[in-house]
Amino acid sequence: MTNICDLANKQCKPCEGGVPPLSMEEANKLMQQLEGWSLANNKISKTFEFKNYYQTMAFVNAVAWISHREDHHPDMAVSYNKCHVEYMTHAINGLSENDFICAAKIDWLFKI
Ligand SMILES: C[C@H](O)[C@H](O)[C@H]1CNC2=NC(N)=NC(=O)C2=N1
Repeated sequence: MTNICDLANKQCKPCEGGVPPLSMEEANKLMQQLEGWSLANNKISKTFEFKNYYQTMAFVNAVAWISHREDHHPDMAVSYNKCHVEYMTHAINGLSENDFICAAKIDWLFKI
């Protein structure tokens, strides 16, 4: 049986293009391992909610730390108590497993 930990325990592989993006079928299969994410326009996204700005920014900084470690970076839109996170793999203008690995890692982060 697969669960969120399978993805969250993987590491991103460097991607500089030259490989095809995931097919819709592959992407939909990986979506089953995530909770609360949406897939649209070749991106996966989720809005995280917090009690206040301090907690929002702590999350943003922790996401930045994971992004640096994994060398894979989301777009984030930050407001007082919300952070909207979008992942896509720019190098291939589509989705790769890296997007799902990072999404699973930050879901884990949100729960701790
Ligand atoms: C070599 C390394 O994997 C690339 O430069 C990374 C850096 N971070 C990245 N982040 C995202 N979201 N997409 C990319 O294609 C990407 N490329």
